[in-house]
Amino acid sequence: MSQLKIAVLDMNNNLPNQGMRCILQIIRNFQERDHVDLVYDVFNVRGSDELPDLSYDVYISSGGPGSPLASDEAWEPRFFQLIDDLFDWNERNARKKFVFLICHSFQLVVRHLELGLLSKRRSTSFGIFPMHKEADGLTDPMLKGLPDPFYAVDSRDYQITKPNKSRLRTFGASILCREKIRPHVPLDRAIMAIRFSDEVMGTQFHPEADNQGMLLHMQTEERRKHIVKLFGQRKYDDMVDYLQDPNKIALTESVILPGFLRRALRAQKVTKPQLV
Ligand SMILES: NC(=O)CC[C@H](N)C(=O)O
Repeated sequence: MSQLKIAVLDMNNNLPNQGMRCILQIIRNFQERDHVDLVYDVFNVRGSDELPDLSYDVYISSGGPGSPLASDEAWEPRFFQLIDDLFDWNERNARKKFVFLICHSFQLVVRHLELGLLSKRRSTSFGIFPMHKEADGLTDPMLKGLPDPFYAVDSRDYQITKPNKSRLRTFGASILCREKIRPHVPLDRAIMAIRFSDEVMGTQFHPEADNQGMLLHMQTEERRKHIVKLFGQRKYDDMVDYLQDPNKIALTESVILPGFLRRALRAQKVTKPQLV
């Protein structure tokens, strides 16, 4: 079995974050626990205009701060070109490339492919929330092993709503889950995960988030005040409790990205070039 090559696209624009530590930890755990021969490289996409070429087997593109709306930054067309090239590669080659898009990256790609409406929310969403599976999400391998609803970390100012059904159909993409049902709020429920193809998927929430990082975040005065103001002290205390519950964030963290990496590895094994 040849080495599995993983590209990690850091979309944090040089700002401090928990996401990169979590993504790299999941990759290292996969390497150690599953005894996988792998290498990974990190690309500082927004901060240094670095992008990987097509020599990797797996691409994980992180979340990040700021606006995902169209910009004139140099990395942006290069990032979309890479995404187009990866889809194109998968159309034409037996050995597929696997792609996972997190939060900011997910928003960018949904905008690029015109699969839904990207807009700014009325207020920031930050906390641990239930994710409700759609029909396609009930059977999808990405969410297999998670209950309905399952819990995940959300941290964003933007959202994807109004799925473009005909584009989704043409593309062969499906919506896997949406944000919580709010019977008294007359707002669209945001799309929280999409399968773009057998190999390409993305989430609006943070599947990499771990209890440690989230606890650090939640305990900053600004975050605590934000959650208490929006949802009340009780909800804040519930969220802190979720961080000690193995069936909430820790479960999501242990199922989605590790499962994605395992499926990517399995696919490479099946299509490995035969030595004669
Ligand atoms: N955590 C993220 O990746 C956030 C994505 C985007 N910057 C937003 O605010 O919606």
